[in-house]
Formats: sequence, C-alpha cells, structure tokens
Amino acid sequence: MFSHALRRPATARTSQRCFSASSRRSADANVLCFIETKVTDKSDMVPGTLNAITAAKKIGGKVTGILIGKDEASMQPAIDKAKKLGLDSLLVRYAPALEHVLAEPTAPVLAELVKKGGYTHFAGPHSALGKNIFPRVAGLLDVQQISDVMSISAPDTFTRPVYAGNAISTVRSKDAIKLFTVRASTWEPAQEGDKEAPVDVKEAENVGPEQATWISEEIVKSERPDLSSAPIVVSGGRGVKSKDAFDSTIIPLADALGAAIGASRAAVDSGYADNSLQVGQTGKVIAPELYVAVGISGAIQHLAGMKDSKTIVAINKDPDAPIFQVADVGLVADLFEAVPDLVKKIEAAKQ
Ligand SMILES: Cc1cc2nc3c(=O)[nH]c(=O)nc-3n(C[C@H](O)[C@H](O)[C@H](O)COP(=O)(O)OP(=O)(O)OC[C@H]3O[C@@H](n4cnc5c(N)ncnc54)[C@H](O)[C@@H]3O)c2cc1C
Repeated sequence: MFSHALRRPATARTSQRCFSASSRRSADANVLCFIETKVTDKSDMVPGTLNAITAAKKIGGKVTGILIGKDEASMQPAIDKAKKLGLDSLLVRYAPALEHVLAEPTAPVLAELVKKGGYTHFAGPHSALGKNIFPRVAGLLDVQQISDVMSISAPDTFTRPVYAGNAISTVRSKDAIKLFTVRASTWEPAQEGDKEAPVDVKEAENVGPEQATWISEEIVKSERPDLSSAPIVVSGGRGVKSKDAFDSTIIPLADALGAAIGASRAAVDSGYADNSLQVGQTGKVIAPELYVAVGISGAIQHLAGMKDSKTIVAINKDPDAPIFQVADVGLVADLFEAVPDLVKKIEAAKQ
C-alpha cells in the first residue's frame, strides 16, 4: 500500500538534485539486491544491476546481493565479480531449474529469501528480467511494487516517472517490505573495489513450478557500444526516410563519434533499424553524455527515453520540432546535407 504526490518535472536532472538534498537514510535497513547477469556473458552483470546496488545503498543499513543460477561451478566467475561490488554480503542460490533465471521458478525462491531473511527492502534493475520477476515477488509477498525508481529521499519514500515521464510521482510506501526496481539512468553504477563480501552459497529452496520452458535465445551481436550504457548515442528517426539512408547517414555519424546507434519507434516500425535499438517509453531509457537526434520530431514517448541525456543535439529541418525544446544544441537543416558534412568535419578534427 502507498500514498503518492505528483509534480511536473522541471527536468529529471534538477528533480534528482532537489530530492538528494533532503535525503534521510536508515541504519536499520536490511536491503536485498537482485544481481542480474548478462544473457551473453553469465560472468558479467547487466549494467542496470550496478545502478541498482547504488540505489540499494542509498537506503542505508546493510546491503546483501542475491545471485541466482544453475550450480556453483558455472556461477563462480559471476560470484568473483559480484563480491567485489561493495556489498555487505552475497547470497548465491542454485538449482538446475534456475539455469536461465526464468521468472516462474525464480520468483518463489526470492520471495522466500526476503521473508526468511527479514529484509526490509528488495531492490533490482528495471530491466526486462526485473520487470518480469519483481511483480511476481511482490504478489507472493503481498506488497506493492514501486517501479523505475529515480531517487530515494527516505527509506519509505521514492520518486518515479509517470505519464511517460511528464510527471514525477513521489511515493511513500506503508508496506512492511519495500520492493522496488531502479531506473538505471538516474543512478551512478557501483564500482568494483578490493574489499570482498562474504559469500553464502546454498541450494535454492522453494523453487517455483517450471510453467515456462526455456527453448533458445537469439542475441543480436554487435561490435558497437551497448545502447543502454554507451556515453554517446546517435539516433535516427522517420526523417531519415529509408533503411538505406539510415545506414548511409546515421551509421557513419555513429562511427565517427564512436557512438551506439538508437532509433525512434517510427524508424523501427518502418524497418530502418532493429527493434532492440528503440529509444523511448516502450524502448530503452538512456542518459548518455551526448545524445544526437537526427530527423526525430521529439514526441513525448521518445523524450521519455532520452531527455535525461547530459547534452542533447538535434538536427531537424523543422524549426518548430518539439525536440528543440529539450535540445542543448539545435541545428535547423536538411539532415542529408548536414550529417555528411558533420562526419567530414569530425574526421578532419581527428587528424
Ligand atoms: C503508447 C506509445 C508508445 C510509444 N513509444 C515510443 C517509443 O518508445 N519511442 C519512440 O520514439 N516513439 C514512441 N511512440 C511513437 C511516438 O508517439 C512518435 O510517433 C515517434 O516517436 C515519432 O518518431 P519520429 O520522431 O522518428 O517521426 P516523426 O514524428 O514523423 O518525425 C520525423 C521528423 O523528421 C524531420 N525531418 C524530415 N525530413 C527531414 C530532413 N530531410 N532533414 C531533417 N529533418 C527531417 C521532420 O521535421 C520531423 O520532425 C509511442 C507512441 C505510443 C502511442
């Protein structure tokens, strides 16, 4: 159960500053934090996990990590990494049914751990997996989930975006256990250090039914920086007009800047870019150092995914395009002239 208040964000950057000024922490808190490993590399954590650890520490008190997997041997590289992330302790729970960390068998394991361990909070990344597992754990614990947390001003008080980020809701939870997922882009990632947390490895209890069966997974392989964590992102929109034009304008600009590639939903729906590259309310929410929007109008659903970027550059031929309202640098120009010109200038500056 929770109460909440709404306000319009000036920008998410300023709103986080004003909340952190009034922060209170609780030394009595006992926080469990879900450590999610990459599907492509089980020895490494998804970037959002590192941000979730930072958010968990903001609560105050003790922070314990929980790693789930098939068996201790296969999890050892992840254990070695996770125990250096500044946690107070690390739990490792394994079972053959947990190999792919599917939500159905995993959620009851986590709910049982939270209950038996006397945890006051359960935190994790607002990733595809987090969005699948956390509501189930909330249901099993009979508490309300607080999603996409942007800041924490007290152990029971969180801010989160609503209406595609057009308002920020301040939520005070009255539940005995506060369960929340963390918006990666508003928290610094936890860093690996020399101190190692004590590790408690056991076979998992209360493994849930195998209602879903893992069959296979297809990973989009790319040599490019990862869209979710890249410091520079170049995104193309419907203004690019075709897949060929996307490949001959957006990709060279991204290459010149060493950037990840993003796209608006219109560009994805038109087949110019892969679905995994969509930025926005129903795509990835990112906050790179530099975001370059090319031929993107700036619909609220797109802004919801990128407006926390540190510097926003927009190239659009329409001077009234809404993207210019959030842009730090705007260029009113035809992208087919401006982008090749920009690429030449960047390459020349590198010489
Ligand atoms: C529930 C819901 C969820 C959504 N989720 C998302 C989401 O996650 N991400 C997302 O992006 N959208 C999302 N949308 C869609 C969103 O509302 C917009 O339709 C979409 O963002 C528009 O994409 P765009 O800016 O590329 O296209 P448009 O709005 O068509 O804009 C194209 C822009 O290109 C400019 N342009 C055209 N030609 C040139 C040129 N030669 N040179 C320079 N500029 C040029 C135009 O001036 C225009 O501003 C969602 C919508 C709904 C209803």
